[in-house]
Amino acid sequence: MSHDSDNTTDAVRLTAVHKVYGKRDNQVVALDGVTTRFGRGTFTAIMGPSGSGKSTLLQCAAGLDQPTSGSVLLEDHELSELDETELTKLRRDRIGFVFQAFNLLPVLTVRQNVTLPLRLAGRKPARGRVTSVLEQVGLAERSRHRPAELSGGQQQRVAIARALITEPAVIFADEPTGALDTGTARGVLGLLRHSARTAGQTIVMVTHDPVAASYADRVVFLADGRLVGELHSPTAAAVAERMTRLGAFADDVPLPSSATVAGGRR
Ligand SMILES: Nc1ncnc2c1ncn2[C@@H]1O[C@H](COP(=O)(O)OP(=O)(O)OP(=O)(O)O)[C@@H](O)[C@H]1O
Repeated sequence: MSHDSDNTTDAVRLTAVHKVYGKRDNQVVALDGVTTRFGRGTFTAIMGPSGSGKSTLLQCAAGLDQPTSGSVLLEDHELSELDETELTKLRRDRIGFVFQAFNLLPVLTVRQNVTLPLRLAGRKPARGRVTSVLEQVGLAERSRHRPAELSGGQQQRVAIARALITEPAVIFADEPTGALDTGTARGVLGLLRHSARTAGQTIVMVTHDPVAASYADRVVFLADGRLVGELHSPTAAAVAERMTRLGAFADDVPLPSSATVAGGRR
């Protein structure tokens, strides 16, 4: 692995990323030239109206989907240059995922679900480490339970523990609190912020919720596949105001005139 000196503060860097879905007469431009970076140990929220390309951005940054053009650098690895085996290894070793659907295996206990990524990588889970991660997410008492015996918030915390166990450099989260009540959501967001602050992990989170976004160090706003602004040390009110201006919260607010309609749903 090469370490260019000017890359060392970036965990992920996207340059001119385009993503076009579909064929000729049925094309949807989901990402229209996105350039941004996610610094190591930072917590970034990605926001924008429905269909603006948030999930596509996350999928491309995480190497789960391939941009049509442009570059994604994850810890100095140019993702387009990796073959499927190398990409799988990078995702397994360096990336954690937290999605709204928790994707827990119902037949496994909490502890077994959490240690699964390690076992898939052929690594032996250190006993103390598993317990400490379960304690961190407040589920040490539930380690022998199965997912069906837990609440939605507890299941999401298992999914976060599973993402943390491999100590990934970057955690990508898509609406991680979408299914949770306010109090549980706060716990989950606090946990994500804590892992950025203390473990130096880089968190990139898609959300619709200005309060969730206010836990991040930075919010980047997308509209029609383009970055249209960002806020640092955001407050929920400032985020909500920006989202309203982007037309995300009201159908009668027009899109900014600079935004091109990328086609597809709206
Ligand atoms: N597999 C696909 N095939 C065709 N078009 C797609 C595909 N995935 C996404 N799109 C389109 O790309 C655009 C961006 O979608 P994306 O899911 O990234 O938006 P989003 O901002 O995450 O939306 P939401 O907030 O509604 O989840 C949309 O117009 C969507 O319809």
